[in-house]
Amino acid sequence: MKNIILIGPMAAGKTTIGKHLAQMLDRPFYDSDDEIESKAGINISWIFDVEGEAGFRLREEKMIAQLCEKHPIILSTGGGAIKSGKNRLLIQENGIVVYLATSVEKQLQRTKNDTKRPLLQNAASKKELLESLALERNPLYESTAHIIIQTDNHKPKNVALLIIEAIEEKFKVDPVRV
Ligand SMILES: Nc1ncnc2c1ncn2[C@@H]1O[C@H](COP(=O)(O)OP(=O)(O)O)[C@@H](O)[C@H]1O
Ligand SMILES: O=C(O)C1=C[C@@H](OP(=O)(O)O)[C@@H](O)[C@H](O)C1
Ligand SMILES: [Mg+2]
Repeated sequence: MKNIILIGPMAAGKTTIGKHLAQMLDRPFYDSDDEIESKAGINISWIFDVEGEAGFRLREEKMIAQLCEKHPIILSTGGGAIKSGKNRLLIQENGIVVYLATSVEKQLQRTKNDTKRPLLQNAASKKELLESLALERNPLYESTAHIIIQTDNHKPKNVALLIIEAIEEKFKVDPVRV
């Protein structure tokens, strides 16, 4: 059985929607950021502070490779996971990749009180940072994904249902069995 792997920018809802999806499909849920933190015993902000983004990306590559060995799971990745060509290939080979798309406006709303995303915390302008990440990364999300879901006008549970419907439609199979 195939994994379902969620990609997309910060605050697209990957972590939240992945949990709903796992519950609906009765599968184990993993979030690569949470797994990195529990394995390291330290949080992502600390990793960025001490090891820089490069150190975090190395840990992320290793964790995604480990998680891709598990089947069948729901895997939520971090927004920058698709920067790595190795990650892109691995997730495409090991699951149905779903891109949760959102707008910078929604990202700003949803991260207004956030303290856990170092890229945002360190930005002089959150809006400019998110816009430049979107320019750089949206083409990668698009080319990596098997399915793209626009999340902006839907509640998280509804997005999970849309994912199930899209899998049924595209693969002509019940997602419980896909
Ligand atoms: N479709 C949505 N509608 C409203 N709020 C959402 C939606 N998706 C996510 N959120 C909220 O946005 C915040 C970030 O969501 P999260 O799941 O952590 O995103 P990601 O893992 O993609 O960074 C959370 O507070 C979450 O409840
Ligand atoms: O976009 C990024 O580069 C990042 C996104 C975060 O995950 P979410 O997308 O779940 O916020 C987390 O992996 C880290 O802060 C870096
Ligand atoms: Mg997340």
